[in-house]
Amino acid sequence: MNPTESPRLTVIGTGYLGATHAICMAVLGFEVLGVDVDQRKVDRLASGEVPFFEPGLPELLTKALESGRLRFTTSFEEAGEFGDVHFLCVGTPQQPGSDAADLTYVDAAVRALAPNLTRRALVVGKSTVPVGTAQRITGVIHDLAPAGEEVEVAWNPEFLREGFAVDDTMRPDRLVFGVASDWALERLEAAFRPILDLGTPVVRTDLATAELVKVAANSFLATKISYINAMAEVCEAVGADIKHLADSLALDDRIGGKFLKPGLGFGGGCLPKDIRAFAHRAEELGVGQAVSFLREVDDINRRRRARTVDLVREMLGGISGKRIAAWGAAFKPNSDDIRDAPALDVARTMHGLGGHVRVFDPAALDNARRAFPELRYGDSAFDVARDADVVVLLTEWSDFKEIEPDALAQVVRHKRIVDGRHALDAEKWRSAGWEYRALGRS
Ligand SMILES: NC(=O)C1=CN([C@@H]2O[C@H](COP(=O)(O)OP(=O)(O)OC[C@H]3O[C@@H](n4cnc5c(N)ncnc54)[C@H](O)[C@@H]3O)[C@@H](O)[C@H]2O)C=CC1
Ligand SMILES: O=C(O)[C@H]1O[C@H](OP(=O)(O)OP(=O)(O)OC[C@H]2O[C@@H](n3ccc(=O)[nH]c3=O)[C@H](O)[C@@H]2O)[C@H](O)[C@@H](O)[C@@H]1O
Repeated sequence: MNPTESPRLTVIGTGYLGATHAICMAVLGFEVLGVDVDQRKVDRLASGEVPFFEPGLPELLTKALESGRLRFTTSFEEAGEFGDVHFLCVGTPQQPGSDAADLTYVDAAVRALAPNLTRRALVVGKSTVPVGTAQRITGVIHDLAPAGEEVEVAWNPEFLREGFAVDDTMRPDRLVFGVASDWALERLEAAFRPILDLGTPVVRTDLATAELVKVAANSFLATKISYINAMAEVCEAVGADIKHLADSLALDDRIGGKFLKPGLGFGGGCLPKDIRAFAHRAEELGVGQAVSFLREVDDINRRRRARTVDLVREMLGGISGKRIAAWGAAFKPNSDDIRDAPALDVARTMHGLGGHVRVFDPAALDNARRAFPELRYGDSAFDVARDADVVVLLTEWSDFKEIEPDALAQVVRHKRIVDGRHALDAEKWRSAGWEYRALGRS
């Protein structure tokens, strides 16, 4: 096949990243086969159901299935037969009891795919992995694939954000192509042609740099968040105002306001595990000191959760026996993802301290109920706030931000609110007679 011809794509692992990638690529005109070991997930996707909350994605799945260009399977034999370019999108979670990335799923996917690669093909890693993984799996593929060294490996790290996954996939800020040959670059360019045609900037680099770009980007974002939260700790000590401080920094173009929002800190399936895995990998490589600040970034972030519980305790004079409305469960708004969610961490700690905690989230309630059946849940923001001694905003959904203080005052026992995300207008709540508290604001 001519390397510039439009390739047939497989997407191995159809979770948040893989399902989004497969659906968007089919909408952009490619023939795509999604592959997963989870038969239930494959069946749901094939029947037109996106198994997670992502704005805009269900409509695109319908469109892609109707076009006939998107199918799903659990068969690696079919994947090897079908694909010219195979995208690896399986999970790389934190290993239990260690900071290292768990590469079990990457290795299993590679070992299942490779024996079915009987002709020239490109395997493209998109999962976030420790640097050196691409080189290692190249060796495994060359050993196991009938086509041997005709199969090449490339790395194309993914930067999409949950909640904006469609837009980030269709119109990314940049594409990073880690390749070992011109042929691999041409294949990748053919696989991203419609996105490249938008004028999207591309960085061509080697495999190791491409792997590193991803963890470097997430580390930078995490550092920015912990930086502003460290400033919040200092503000708390002197009665200064973190909101005014952050707004002032943001007005400097060199600093910028993005990822400078103080509050409860970062969570999710990526930033926390990625900075830990990066620190761990750097230590293995003998350059742990270079990124030892990431341990501090992690510690600052964890302290935010404890400090939020302290603020509720201070406000109520103790948590045991108090009725607490917890607004939010997802790790951020516009997502139903509860992986390492700061909101649920805080809710569970307050529950453990004897608080009568009731949780509501517009999208993540089912996931939260399944993961933490010991917590109590309600049907709406007002429902959980009924007779509450305090309302604690933990995830800044716009549904919560739009609530009027006077309306909420009708249902609570005491007009106290903790704004864990600096999402509310403090003046408005205070002038409506509420005791409003937020970390880093006097
Ligand atoms: N979720 C996100 O927003 C982003 C995730 N990433 C990275 O992408 C990777 C995937 O993350 P998510 O999609 O969030 O994970 P996920 O857990 O939602 O999805 C992983 C999928 O892989 C499947 N899988 C596991 N073993 C398999 C195998 N041997 N063969 C085929 N499929 C297999 C699972 O059944 C699951 O559907 C991770 O490395 C993550 O760090 C990167 C950028 C954005
Ligand atoms: O590797 C990944 O999976 C992805 O991780 C993050 O995306 P995501 O986890 O979807 O969410 P973000 O919008 O980055 O938010 C992460 C966390 O930081 C928190 N945050 C974000 C910004 C901010 O200013 N303050 C803050 O506390 C959010 O509440 C959330 O808990 C990155 O932004 C993506 O570029 C990357 O692809």
